[in-house]
Amino acid sequence: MSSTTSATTTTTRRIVVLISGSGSNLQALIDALNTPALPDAQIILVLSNRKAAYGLQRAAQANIPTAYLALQPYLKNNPGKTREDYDAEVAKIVVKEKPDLVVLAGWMHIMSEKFLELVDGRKGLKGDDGVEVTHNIPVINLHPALPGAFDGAHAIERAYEAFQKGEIAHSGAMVHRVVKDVDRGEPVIVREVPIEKGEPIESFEERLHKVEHEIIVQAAAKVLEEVKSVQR
Ligand SMILES: Nc1nc2c(c(=O)[nH]1)N[C@@H](CN(C=O)c1ccc(C(=O)N[C@@H](CCC(=O)O)C(=O)O)cc1)CN2
Ligand SMILES: NCC(=O)N[C@@H]1O[C@H](COP(=O)([O-])[O-])[C@@H](O)[C@H]1O
Repeated sequence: MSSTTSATTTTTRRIVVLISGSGSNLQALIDALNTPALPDAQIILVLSNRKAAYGLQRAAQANIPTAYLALQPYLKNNPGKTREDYDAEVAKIVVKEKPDLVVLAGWMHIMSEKFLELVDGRKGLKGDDGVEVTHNIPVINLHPALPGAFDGAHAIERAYEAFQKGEIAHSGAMVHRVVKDVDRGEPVIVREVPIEKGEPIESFEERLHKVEHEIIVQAAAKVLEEVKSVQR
């Protein structure tokens, strides 16, 4: 009786994570790798724009390659270069890893159109061999507020202050696709987070970060699944 074996091959998805700080959301991704929450995935590079970012230590402890490139040292070391050139350099570092997904996990640098063009396929990027290649890599960002509520930096503090003034009843967190306009990209995952009357900001922030650690994994898995289905 003939028997056939179906050879099932799973492609390990490659994730690049950009950070600037503690890296607790990076840690959530690391902890979820190859669990049912985030199957068949590996983080192939963690890039920080801050040398002292503890997230770099978290990556090293997980044997994940790291890189550091900050704007001001780049401009100082490359007279005449611009912020856009820096963003293009970041894009070059990222696409060299051939990721399936780029996650901004507390990356505190507003990316110019240049970065997005080079990473999401609107413009080609010349490799070391001089050959121009276009990439179509999704970029997602974790933001500690609801869509359109508190775009930009210091969102947690601004939301807490707005609650204190009676302007909002709750806040939240989201992961969204990255577009030029900061925090205006299509939401991937959105979760409301209540603020309790009289509670200190620290307890609201703790509750919010717990939600972030969940949605960043959910969003990465969701977008990677979309990548898989497109490639089928
Ligand atoms: N083009 C985009 N770039 C980035 C986005 C985005 O949606 N589109 N998201 C941000 C993350 N972010 C909020 O989620 C954010 C990060 C940083 C800033 C900001 O004001 N940065 C200043 C420097 C601040 C500092 O160094 O402390 C700056 O870049 O000049 C606003 C929002 C990531 N990038
Ligand atoms: N606007 C971007 C922004 O405010 N991002 C925020 O930076 C923190 C990073 O924490 P982590 O370094 O512990 O992952 C997170 O709270 C994330 O939402």
